[in-house]
Amino acid sequence: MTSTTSGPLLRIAGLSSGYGRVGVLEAISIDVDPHEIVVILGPNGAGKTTLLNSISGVARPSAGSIAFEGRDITGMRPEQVVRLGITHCPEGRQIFQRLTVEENLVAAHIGRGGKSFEALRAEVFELFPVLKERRNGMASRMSGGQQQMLAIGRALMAEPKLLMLDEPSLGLAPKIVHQIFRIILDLSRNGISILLVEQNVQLALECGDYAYLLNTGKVKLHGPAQEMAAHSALREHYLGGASEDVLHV
Ligand SMILES: Nc1ncnc2c1ncn2[C@@H]1O[C@H](COP(=O)(O)OP(=O)(O)OP(=O)(O)O)[C@@H](O)[C@H]1O
Repeated sequence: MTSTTSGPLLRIAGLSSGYGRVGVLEAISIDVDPHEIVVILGPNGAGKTTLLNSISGVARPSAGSIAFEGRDITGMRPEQVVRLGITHCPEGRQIFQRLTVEENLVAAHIGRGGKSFEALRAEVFELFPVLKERRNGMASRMSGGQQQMLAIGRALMAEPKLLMLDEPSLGLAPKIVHQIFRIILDLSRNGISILLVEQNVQLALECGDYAYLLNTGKVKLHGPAQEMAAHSALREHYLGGASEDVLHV
C-alpha cells in the first residue's frame, strides 16, 4: 500500500457492494480529483446512498476497490475512514437533536488535522453565522435549513479532505438551498473535494465539475457536469427507459 499525492483523490474501481446478502452496486467506477465537486445523480433506489455508505465503511464491498490518496481503503471501518479525511454528511442530517449547536460541534471534533476546536468552530461560525447566534440553542429547535448547516458544520469539524454530502437540499426552501450550494462551492474553492448526492439535478450540475448518473446500481452515464446538463439521456433516465449501455459524454 503506497500513498501518493498525484492522480485522483478517490478512485473507485469495479465496486460491487450492498448490505449482507443484498447486492446494490454492480461494478461501479468513479474518480474524484482534488478540488473537484463530483455529483452523483439517480432516481430513488439507484444506490447513491449505498455508494457513500461503501466509501465511509457502512456498507460492505463484495468486489472491486476504493482507494483514497492512493491507499486502499476498501472495507475499512467508519472511524478509520474519517481519520483519513473522508467525512460523510448523511441524508436526514442526523445531528444530535437534544444537544445544543455548540455541543454538536464538540462531539464532532476528533482532532484529526491538527487544528484546535476553537479554530475549527470559528471557521464554521464564519461560514454559518446563524450557528454562532444559536450556539447555545437546542438543535431540535432550529429550522430544517439551520439543521442542515449544523450537519455540514459538524462534518467540517473533522477537517475533511473529501466531504460527502447526501441530499443536502432535501426539504429546504429554495433560498436556503441556494445558500447551501454557495457554501459547497466555497468549500471546494478552499480545497475540500466534494462528492455530492443530489436530487436537484439542475443546481447540482451548475455547481459540479463532473457527474455520474446511477440507475439500478450501475453507472449509466458520466461526463463533465456542463455536458451532462445538456444531455437528453439524462432526462430519459429520470423518465425511465434509457439504454443499458454506459454513455460517456
Ligand atoms: N440497510 C439496507 N439493507 C438492505 N437494503 C438496503 C439498505 N439500505 C438500502 N437498501 C436498498 O438498496 C437499494 C439502494 O438504496 P439507496 O438508499 O442506496 O438508494 P438511493 O439512490 O440513495 O435512493 P434514495 O434517493 O431513495 O435515497 C434500495 O433497493 C434499497 O432498498
